[in-house]
Amino acid sequence: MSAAWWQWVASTDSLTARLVAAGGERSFRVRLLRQGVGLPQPHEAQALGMAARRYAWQREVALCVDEAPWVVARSVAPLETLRGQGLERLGERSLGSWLFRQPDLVRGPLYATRQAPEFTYPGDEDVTSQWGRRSVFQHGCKHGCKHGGLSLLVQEYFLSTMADDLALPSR
Ligand SMILES: C=C(O[C@@H]1C=C(C(=O)O)C=C[C@H]1O)C(=O)O
Repeated sequence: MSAAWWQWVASTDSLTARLVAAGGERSFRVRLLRQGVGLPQPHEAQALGMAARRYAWQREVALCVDEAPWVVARSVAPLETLRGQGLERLGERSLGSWLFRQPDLVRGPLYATRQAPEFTYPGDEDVTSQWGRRSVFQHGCKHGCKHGGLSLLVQEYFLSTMADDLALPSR
């Protein structure tokens, strides 16, 4: 991975905040693509340590700068860890800005991938993913997570639009 991409892919603070900063004067917005309850992919259930065929809350968004998707993201959380968080009412507010306000937030290791997202997004015939990454966030784990606490798998894909607009190398 080039040093320029490493700055993005290996960052552990809020990606939303980084995109807002990188966009400068340009407008930033979260575009909600899909949100609801369903069965996670097997690799997602495994990353979350969920039993097979348990339902999860799923959310797919495009993080847009001047309306162009720069990053697309899919987040998955086991339904039983969501109680009372109100995440389903986030709408087009960034999940990241909520998440990084949680005082006891723990972020698991980041895994990078060259695989493309498995979900559709606006412009996906022309716009490709340069790098993807995933990590699991946890919060509210005061008792070693035995008594609930949120687990959230966040998968983010950095698109060629972002590479073009920021003059980043292809990989
Ligand atoms: C995890 C973050 O939140 C971002 C916002 C998301 C959303 O609103 O659904 C999803 C993934 C992230 O790209 C972040 O800002 O780092």
